[in-house]
Amino acid sequence: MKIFSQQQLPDIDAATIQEQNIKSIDLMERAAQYVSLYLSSLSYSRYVIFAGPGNNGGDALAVARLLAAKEGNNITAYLFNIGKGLSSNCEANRNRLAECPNVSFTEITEKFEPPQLSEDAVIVDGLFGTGLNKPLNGGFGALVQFFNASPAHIVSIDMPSGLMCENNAQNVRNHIVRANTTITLGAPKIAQLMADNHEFVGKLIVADIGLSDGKSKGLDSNYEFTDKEDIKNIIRERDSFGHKGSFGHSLLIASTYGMAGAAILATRACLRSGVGKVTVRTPHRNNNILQIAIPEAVLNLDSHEKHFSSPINTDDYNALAIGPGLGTSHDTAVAFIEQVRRTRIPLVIDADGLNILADHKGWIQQIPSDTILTPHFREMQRIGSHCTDSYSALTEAQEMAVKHSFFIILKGHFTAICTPEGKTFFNSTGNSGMATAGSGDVLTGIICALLAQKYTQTEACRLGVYIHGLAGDIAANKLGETSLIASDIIEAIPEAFLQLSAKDAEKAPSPDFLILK
Ligand SMILES: NC(=O)C1=CN([C@@H]2O[C@H](COP(=O)(O)OP(=O)(O)OC[C@H]3O[C@@H](n4cnc5c(N)ncnc54)[C@H](OP(=O)(O)O)[C@@H]3O)[C@@H](O)[C@H]2O)[C@@H](O)CC1
Ligand SMILES: Nc1ncnc2c1ncn2[C@@H]1O[C@H](COP(=O)(O)OP(=O)(O)O)[C@@H](O)[C@H]1O
Ligand SMILES: [K+]
Repeated sequence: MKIFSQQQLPDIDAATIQEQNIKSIDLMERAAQYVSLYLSSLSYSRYVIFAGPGNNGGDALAVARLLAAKEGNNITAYLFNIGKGLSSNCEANRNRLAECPNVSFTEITEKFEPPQLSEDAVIVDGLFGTGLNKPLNGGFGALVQFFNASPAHIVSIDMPSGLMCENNAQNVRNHIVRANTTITLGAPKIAQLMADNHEFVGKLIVADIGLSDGKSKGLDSNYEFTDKEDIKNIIRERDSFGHKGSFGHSLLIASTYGMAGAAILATRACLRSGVGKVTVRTPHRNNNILQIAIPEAVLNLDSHEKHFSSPINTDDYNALAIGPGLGTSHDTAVAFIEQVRRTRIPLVIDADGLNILADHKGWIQQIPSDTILTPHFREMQRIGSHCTDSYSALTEAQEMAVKHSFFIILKGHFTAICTPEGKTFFNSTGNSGMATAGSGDVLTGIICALLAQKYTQTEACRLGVYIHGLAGDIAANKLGETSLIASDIIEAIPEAFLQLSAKDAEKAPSPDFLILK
């Protein structure tokens, strides 16, 4: 699913209207139908609707009318018409609502007497949506504070009012609605996917209101939201005549002595992700624990007892992942950069590999192009130079990916994959149970396995991140998020692959045919 920028949204609106030969108010009605359907499914009967002067307000007034048509609903609606007037569709919906007998409707042109809001009410926030052009202040700022202080349940239409679609660094956080749920229209907006806006967005629901994909107007976007269909198009069937050589050989360089778990988790995840063979280079003293823990892995022991100290030739391997539990000692850092500099196979750098780069920022120039880096927010702050919030971390990751030709996987709730071409793919799977030690090592192992099977970097990142999150979701469904540990994600990888590659078994057309296998 493509995600369009704030500037592009009116064009998508226009394309939809043209392609489907409808009026813009019909599209508004469609949006309102989805929102009212959702609201009716909640166990509340009192709805207090707040409409602004633009089309977000128009949506809200249409929602008020649709809710009022259902028996037993107690509807109060306020329209704030205190500035330069209403948008034409907002005005049309005001007129339609004014004819509705069972709604208590007030148009505010000057003074507003706030109603009593108790916890049995739903505030429907239709003040501002994607047309917000500066932070809220004055009366609207105060109104938002009134919402946020009330015990009522808040549902925002399209955007929590006050939140800008993309960059909120200069916003006034006290003047942004803190919704319990946001029903966004068509596709998510970038700001809704940023961790530090979760407190405003609440639960995010996307209503598919049948918007155009922009093709007819030649509109393209650098942002995409990866869903199951995209992944099904990436995932390949296994060659039934394949042998372990044809499924690739992954090399993992991981773990100091005392951090063997990182290597174990990454290796197990790698083995569960379809690769033919995995070799782990690790310090001598990790020998016994790794041999016992993962009999399927081949070990390549570093001569140093306790840490990675010397690089190896990678000619016999198809992909390398380096960094989990690696340590950052001087000796290891020197071996790391030598290893990375001489590597010509697809490469993933994670965890302490990123910390080494943070300690030696000049080395970033020496990383081969097409390398995959997997920082979480803090690691991005360390390897970057100016990120202070989620959005600036995203833009810095995007700039770095383009400048150095890297693939940067910025990990989080909606993990973002930034490519050298300037594209960003947001992931749609995963849960907070995955915020547990070792979960990142699992992701690294999965991606290394996919690269060794000759998935391109873009495919390996998208598929790997999706499978990792899906495995986390499957594990959380069985065990709950609270108790989830990284090993549970690995246990669920097979089920994740099964769900994605499940094809209808081919049926013989008649008993005269025998399908061998
Ligand atoms: N995309 C779609 O497909 C569909 C979109 N739809 C809906 O349309 C919504 C977008 O509508 P929109 O463009 O009319 O903008 P909206 O958010 O109502 O605000 C504009 C008004 O706010 C004002 N204003 C702005 N900032 C302000 C501030 N800081 N403080 C005070 N005022 C401020 C601004 O005034 P101005 O600054 O321009 O004078 C103008 O009056 C979208 O979110 C969705 O709900 C659906 O109906 C159908 C499908
Ligand atoms: N709240 C969350 N929702 C979805 N995914 C999450 C959440 N928290 C963490 N994850 C995922 O779990 C992984 C954690 O990786 P990382 O922070 O590197 O862990 P570690 O260093 O402990 O191995 C990332 O892939 C991240 O996207
Ligand atoms: K809103």
